[in-house]
Amino acid sequence: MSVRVEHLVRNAPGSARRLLNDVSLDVPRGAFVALVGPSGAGKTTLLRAIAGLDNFEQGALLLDGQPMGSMRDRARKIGFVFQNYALFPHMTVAKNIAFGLDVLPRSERPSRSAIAARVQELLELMQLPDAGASYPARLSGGQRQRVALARALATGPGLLLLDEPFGALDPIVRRSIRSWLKDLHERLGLTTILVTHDQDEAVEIADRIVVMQEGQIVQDAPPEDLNRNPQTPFVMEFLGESSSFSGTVRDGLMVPDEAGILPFSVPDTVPPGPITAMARPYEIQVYTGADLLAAQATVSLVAEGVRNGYRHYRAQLLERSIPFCVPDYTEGRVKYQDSVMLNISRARLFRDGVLCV
Ligand SMILES: Nc1ncnc2c1ncn2[C@@H]1O[C@H](COP(=O)(O)OP(=O)(O)OP(=O)(O)O)[C@@H](O)[C@H]1O
Repeated sequence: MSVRVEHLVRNAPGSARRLLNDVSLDVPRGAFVALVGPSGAGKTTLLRAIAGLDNFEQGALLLDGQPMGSMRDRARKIGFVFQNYALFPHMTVAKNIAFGLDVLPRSERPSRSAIAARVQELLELMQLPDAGASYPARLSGGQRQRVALARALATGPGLLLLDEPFGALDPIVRRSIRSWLKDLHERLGLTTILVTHDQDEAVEIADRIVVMQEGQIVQDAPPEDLNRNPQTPFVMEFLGESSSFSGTVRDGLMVPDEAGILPFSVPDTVPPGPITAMARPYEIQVYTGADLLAAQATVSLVAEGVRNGYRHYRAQLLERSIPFCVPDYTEGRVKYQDSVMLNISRARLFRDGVLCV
């Protein structure tokens, strides 16, 4: 099922405060989109609007090119899973999964044997083939979320809306459920929209990441584009640790304001003038060349240990410390010493808050 959101505006009930402010989003059939953004950005509000759970003041919402039908129609076509999705504790896993089918009007309800077969099919798909007779209390958190997913999929929806479904799970279970979900999405030909706070999860699982801030979409792009070309400093910061350096572009060089950082060349297309450069820790190195006699600042290094194959450090400048890292396999460690300079090997350049190259 495709989803098209056009200029959606939703105000907080009884007030003029905009929870969604002119949001447009196009999700083609079969896409896997992650909605990310800080707390309060409007992710859940957007997901609920797409599910038809809340009204909106302006704009349009089209599913498969059509305005939304009745609530009952939507309930069958859209599967929704929330964080800590409460399964019915007094019902077996099988009954929980069958719920959406059991409550259909008699004329639409499949036969008992067809429902049982569907439940078993979903249990197999969730890799829980023998869990049907168990009660939810007997399952682990990861298993419960898979049952919640099976319940959402029982009526064969074309659209799956997931609001932090793995938020409460431990990181190892979370990682394994992630690849399994991606596989499920592909096998069932679903269109999936996932709200997550976990940037790594979004990058790994989604083919598009939509970044929200204050009720608006600030960028909508494939993960690799987002990292390469974040449209604003906010997106750059939101996607991971970064440092920001103010300076001036002149004669094809970015000359940082701060002592202790080497000037670096910028593309010809960047006009001279004030600029902000942002770089990730792995894009910053220390420079200890012999020509450093002229170094205006001393930089002392504070090692921070190894994470994800990188050895992490902080370099102390005059007024702040800058995180940087080097691959753990590099020969020789960065030495603790004064009189080094920071070398920025790659940076995104922003002028007036917007990416300029
Ligand atoms: N029914 C409501 N009445 C008033 N304000 C609301 C209502 N629902 C949501 N809000 C406000 O709308 C804003 C967006 O909330 P929303 O839950 O969509 O954010 P979110 O991006 O999903 O955040 P989180 O990541 O914390 O879940 C918040 O400031 C929230 O307080």
